Amino acid sequence: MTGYNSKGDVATSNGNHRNGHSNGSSSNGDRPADDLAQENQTDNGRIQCSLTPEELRALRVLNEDTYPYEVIQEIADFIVKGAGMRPKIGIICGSGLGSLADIIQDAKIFEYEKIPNFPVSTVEGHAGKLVVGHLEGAIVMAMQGRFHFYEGYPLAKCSMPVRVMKLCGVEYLFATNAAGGINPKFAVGDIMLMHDHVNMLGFAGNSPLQGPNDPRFGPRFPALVNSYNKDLINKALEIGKSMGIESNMHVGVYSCLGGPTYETIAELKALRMMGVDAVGMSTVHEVITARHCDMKVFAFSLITNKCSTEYSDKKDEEANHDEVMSVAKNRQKACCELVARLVREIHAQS
Ligand SMILES: O=P(O)(O)O[C@H]1O[C@H](CO)[C@@H](O)[C@H]1O
Ligand SMILES: Nc1nc2[nH]cnc2c(=O)[nH]1
Repeated sequence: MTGYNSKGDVATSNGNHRNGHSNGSSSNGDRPADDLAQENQTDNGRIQCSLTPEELRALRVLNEDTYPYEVIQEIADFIVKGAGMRPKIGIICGSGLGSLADIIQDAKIFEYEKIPNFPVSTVEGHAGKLVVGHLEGAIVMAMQGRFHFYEGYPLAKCSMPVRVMKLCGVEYLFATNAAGGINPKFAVGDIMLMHDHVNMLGFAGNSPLQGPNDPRFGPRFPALVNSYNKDLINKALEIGKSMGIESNMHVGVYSCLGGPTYETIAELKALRMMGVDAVGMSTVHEVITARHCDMKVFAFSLITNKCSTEYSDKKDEEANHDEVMSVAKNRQKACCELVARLVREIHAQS
């Protein structure tokens, strides 16, 4: 296998946020949840809202999409103090890839519910745990469960944990995901190393960096060319070769859509025309946030399903989350080995 160059051809589980608004605004404005709950109880014909005070409170927490530097610092301090160690590499586990965190040794585990000001995971295959410990000699922190836009969280909230990682001391972000393979050369179970992305949510005017910029994190207008670290891509390709999986490894372009629907055939055709190789509903906003605060990024997609651009009546050609999870489970060993060996290389160099 040849090296890679920049031309690269190669709501909550208890149902709290069921009415979540993705843009952080709500018709309820900034009024206290208790007022709203009271109004909820009055039957004056103006508001037909069946949420309990607890649900309303959770809804307000969900909609608080600004995380000031100081709040993120508090979360980071809580983790570093609780773990008794300062991680250098952050890992985000994709759907069904939670086992990437299971290989961490001497692990200190934080449930998201117990981390102050942290969102909660609501998607199957995302356990909702932060794991800090040792991997191949390095101190790492892994998110066993990420946050997606379709869960109702604003993008800034989805990628807030990346800033927590930064303030914990993390220099490298490894973002992993399950994705549909649009490139016809990709097979189910293949791994695509991301060398670029098409930010469809960005095209639609959404960014995790929307709102006032805090220069302590990074600049107002960050550049995104060379977001995906070429040295790490080349190292991963070498590791893939030594694992004997080079024919199942590709380098390509990922696109994040808002979800939670999978794509129509027309959308897939459009994405293919745009040069997209794999499609999912995550990762891009995390990468943007990581690059904004100058982290080195490595990201890969596990291809869990093929996205055919031909119309067909066959049910088994439709994407579904059970299949995504089951393919991820079958390929977890290879994904864990790739991650562990890349961590070892980074650690050996430092
Ligand atoms: O991107 P991750 O979190 O791996 O999950 C992918 O799999 C889910 C759909 O099956 C979506 O959440 C999509 O983004
Ligand atoms: N958007 C999208 N996300 C996925 N995650 C896993 N497979 C897919 C897919 O086909 N489309």
